[in-house]
Amino acid sequence: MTDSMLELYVHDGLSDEEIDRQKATYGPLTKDVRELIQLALQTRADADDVARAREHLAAAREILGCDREDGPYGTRFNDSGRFRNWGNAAIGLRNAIAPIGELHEDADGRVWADIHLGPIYEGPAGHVHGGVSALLLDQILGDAARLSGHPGMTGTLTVRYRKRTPLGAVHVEAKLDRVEGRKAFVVGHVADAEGICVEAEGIFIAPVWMVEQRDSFAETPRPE
Ligand SMILES: CCCCC/C=C\C/C=C\C/C=C\C/C=C\CCCC(=O)SCCNC(=O)CCNC(=O)[C@H](O)C(C)(C)COP(=O)(O)OP(=O)(O)OC[C@H]1O[C@@H](n2cnc3c(N)ncnc32)[C@H](O)[C@@H]1OP(=O)(O)O
Repeated sequence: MTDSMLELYVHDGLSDEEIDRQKATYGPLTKDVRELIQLALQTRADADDVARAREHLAAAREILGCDREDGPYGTRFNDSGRFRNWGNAAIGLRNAIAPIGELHEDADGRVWADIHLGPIYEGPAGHVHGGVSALLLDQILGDAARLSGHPGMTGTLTVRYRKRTPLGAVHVEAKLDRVEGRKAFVVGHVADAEGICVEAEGIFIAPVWMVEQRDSFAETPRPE
C-alpha cells in the first residue's frame, strides 16, 4: 500500500515553462467541461438539439481520447518545488468536478478559499450537500497542515453542521492548531455571508514514509 502510493508521487522534472504551457492548454478545457456539467443539469434544449449537441461531444471525445494517459494523475513534482495534484477531487486544476479554485495563505498560517458552489453541488433543495462541505474542509484543513510543514493523511475529520449552507458564494478556511508527534490538529470552517455554517476539526497523520519524503524537500512544495 505504502509502496503503491509512493509510485504516484512522481518527480517528473518538467520545466516551469512546460508546466505553464500545460496550465494554459488544459485549464480552459477544464473550465469548459465544468460549464458543460452544469448545462447537462440545466438545459431545456429539446431532444433533437440534445442529440445534435451529443454528436459534437462525441467528436470532442474522439479528439481528446486519441492521445491520453491511463489511471490516476497522482502528485507530480519538479525541480523548482512546484507540485501538481491536478486530478485531486477537491482542488485539481484538471478536474472539472473540483469546486476549489485558488487557494490563499496568510502570513499567520491561515489557509482560505472563496468558492462559488453552483447547482451541481446541491444536497437539500437549494443548499450545499453535506458531503461537499466535508470535501472542502478535508482539503483545506489538509492543505493548512501541509503548508505549515506537517503534511498528512486525514486520520479523523469531525464535522459539525451548524446551519444550512446555501448554494452560491462560500468561504472556507483553516489553520493549524497544534502538532503532537506525527499528528497535526487543524481547525476550520465553511461560512456564507451571514457567518459560520459548518465547522470542523481534523487530525492529519503523517505516515512514516511521508515524513521521510517531507524531510527530503528543502522547502514545502507549493501547489499549482
Ligand atoms: C510524499 C510527499 C510528501 C512531501 C510533502 C509534500 C507534499 C505532500 C503532498 C500531499 C500531502 C498528503 C495529503 C494531501 C492533503 C489533503 C488531501 C485530502 C486528504 C485525504 O483525502 S486523505 C484520504 C483519507 N484518509 C486515509 O485514507 C487514511 C487511511 N489511514 C492511514 O493511512 C493510516 O491509518 C494513518 C496514516 C491515518 C495512520 O497510520 P499510522 O500507521 O501512521 O498510525 P499509527 O498507528 O502509527 O498511529 C500514530 C498516531 O496516530 C493515532 N492515530 C492512528 N490512526 C488515527 C486516526 N484514524 N485518527 C486519529 N488518530 C489516529 C495513533 O493513536 C497514534 O497516536 P500516538 O502517537 O499519540 O500514540
